Amino acid sequence: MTATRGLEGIVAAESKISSIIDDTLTYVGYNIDDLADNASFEEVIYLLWHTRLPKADELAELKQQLAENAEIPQAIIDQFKAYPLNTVHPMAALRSAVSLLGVFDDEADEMTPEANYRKAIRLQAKISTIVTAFSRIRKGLEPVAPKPELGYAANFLYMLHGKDPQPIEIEAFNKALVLHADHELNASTFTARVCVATLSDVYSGITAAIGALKGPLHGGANEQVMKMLSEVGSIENVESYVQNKLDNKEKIMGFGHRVYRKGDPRAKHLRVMSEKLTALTGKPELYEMSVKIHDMVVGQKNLPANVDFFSASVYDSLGIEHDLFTPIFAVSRTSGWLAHILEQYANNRLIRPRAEYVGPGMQKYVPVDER
Ligand SMILES: CC(=O)SCCNC(=O)CCNC(=O)[C@H](O)C(C)(C)COP(=O)(O)OP(=O)(O)OC[C@H]1O[C@@H](n2cnc3c(N)ncnc32)[C@H](O)[C@@H]1OP(=O)(O)O
Ligand SMILES: O=C([O-])CC(=O)C(=O)O
Repeated sequence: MTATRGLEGIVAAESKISSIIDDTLTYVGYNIDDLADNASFEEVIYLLWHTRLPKADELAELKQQLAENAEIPQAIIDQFKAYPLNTVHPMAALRSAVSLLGVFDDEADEMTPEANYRKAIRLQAKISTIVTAFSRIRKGLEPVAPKPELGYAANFLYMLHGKDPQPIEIEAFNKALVLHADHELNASTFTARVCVATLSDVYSGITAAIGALKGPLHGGANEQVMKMLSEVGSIENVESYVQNKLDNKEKIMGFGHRVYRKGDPRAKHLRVMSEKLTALTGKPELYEMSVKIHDMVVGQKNLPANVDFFSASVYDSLGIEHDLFTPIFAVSRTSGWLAHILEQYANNRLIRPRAEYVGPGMQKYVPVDER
């Protein structure tokens, strides 16, 4: 038995949800470029959960279900108020809140496909409210109730900022949600599938996935990209900052990918949005710095930008706090996690690989006072 480091190249599941072949990403056979330009996030949710696009009445029904289920238990709001709000990371708050949602769902352990689908709706509806409520509570503001007539992307921005978003903001945020929704067997999705393959419940699966997404090698990279842009500060500093990191063999966040080699097809959409939004908000330098960093990393390391790189300046331009970037990734990826969880339940087998043992050979137990 020989271990494959990081399970690279190991095919660990069959899936009908998304595929990455030759650097092309598709959701159920639809090219991500097509979906990014045309689809609403709600259509993508339906696509991932049903493996087909919804008809108009099905889409209307899903939107209504999401709107009707957006409210969160008061206990979560009370918990947030009791947290050490100056120090707690919103991903930790989100992880705990999703776990708590399970405590308050009397169907949590009901394992029929119908009950699991109802939980998927509830989770997708509530996760947006959780993230926005947390952001407001830590600023000493009351959470804003969602407006049922707004779509998912618009509602998120409305609940976050307490005012109606502009059409360009809705377009950018919807695109970001579409682009982040699913990505085959990435670390957090694999985590969710491993968890529920024990026949544990949906809330446990999503809580586990949030924990995996939080790390800076995965979803946490988008916040780190913004930290880097803030540290760089101006276009003049890019060269020395990046060169220093490259010379010291430090990783540049937002670059590289386990699966893509030539490039991440989602990055170009975020790059276009970043250019548009930074110009509109009067911060074009943020985009220009990003491009300069990009050109240096590609030029010297031949490492293309991943989805996290240009999303940072997009979210910053939407007035979003930097530590909410990864929770927003989770809001979108919840749709993919849920699709994979439902797919796992539908054809389940326990996921249990082996380890190559590299420790000492057989040893004889020695009583503690003789060691
Ligand atoms: C949504 C997502 O999760 S997308 C990924 C988000 N994560 C990041 O942006 C963090 C930065 N990137 C990385 O750490 C990596 O590229 C990962 C984690 C995404 C992929 O990791 P792996 O496939 O395991 O590649 P690994 O880390 O082994 O890197 C291979 C080589 O490229 C280098 N490399 C990879 N990414 C980077 C980077 N961002 N900056 C500098 N060098 C890098 C490594 O140092 C390594 O070099 P070496 O062979 O000389 O030691
Ligand atoms: O697929 C991966 O390894 C990382 C990921 O989630 C993504 O790129 O969206």
